[in-house]
Amino acid sequence: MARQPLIAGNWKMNLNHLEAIALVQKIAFSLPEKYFAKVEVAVIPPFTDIRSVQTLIDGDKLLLKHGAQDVSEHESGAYTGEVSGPMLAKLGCSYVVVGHSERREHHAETDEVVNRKVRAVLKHGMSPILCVGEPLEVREAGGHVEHSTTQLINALKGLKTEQIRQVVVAYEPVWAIGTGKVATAADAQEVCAALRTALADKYGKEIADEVRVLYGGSVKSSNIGELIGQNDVDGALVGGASLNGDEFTKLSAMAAGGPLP
Ligand SMILES: O=C[C@H](O)COP(=O)(O)O
Repeated sequence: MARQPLIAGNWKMNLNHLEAIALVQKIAFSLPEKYFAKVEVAVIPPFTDIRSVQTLIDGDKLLLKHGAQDVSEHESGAYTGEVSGPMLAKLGCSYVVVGHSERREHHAETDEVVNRKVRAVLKHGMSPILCVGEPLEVREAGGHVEHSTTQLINALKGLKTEQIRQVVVAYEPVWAIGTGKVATAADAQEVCAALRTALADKYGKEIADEVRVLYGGSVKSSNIGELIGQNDVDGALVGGASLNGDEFTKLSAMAAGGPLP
């Protein structure tokens, strides 16, 4: 079965709810509906924007999907500041980013925490966008494939084979995030293919062939074409370029095979 490309815009800690509405309107206005048959496009705003984005998408029956940038590993209770899986599911989230390198770095998230968050997302019928990827020193030492596949397998521990189908994997080399240093298409393909092979070894080829593997790290309209042209790259997790409506629209259209709107 052909995998539908996914372009997910991770806004990180940018845009208040009014700015979020303006950006979603801009994307919806600029990207003709026919593109959505070829590419799935999702916005991943901060928690405070999700209700506004959901209302707009549902109210105007937009074909855009939306998601969240993180989730608590807990269901409810005395966890000040946390947001749970049931809360995100109630807000119509399709996707939840889990294990982003910024959370691993600034919030000390281990593979074990990431694993519990992946389970929390799946339990409530959403898809995790599970981020893996190596820092610069690991890449320079040639350990990037092993590092990324180990993070992947650790994060999926204990899941049922059927649940793996719902997972989206994002390969994000840390050295390429927000730096303008995009991995070459061949670099991205090498690791994305290795991640798929690791899934096939553990869960079988049929499952591995269904799982979408994205690339993330300085993706723009100028490089998405080459990246998505790789056999095992099924889309992108886009940071900075997702904050610009024109650029994100262009990038999404290119992932759909164009022509540009
Ligand atoms: O989640 C998105 C990634 O961290 C990539 O961010 P970037 O496109 O700004 O490099």
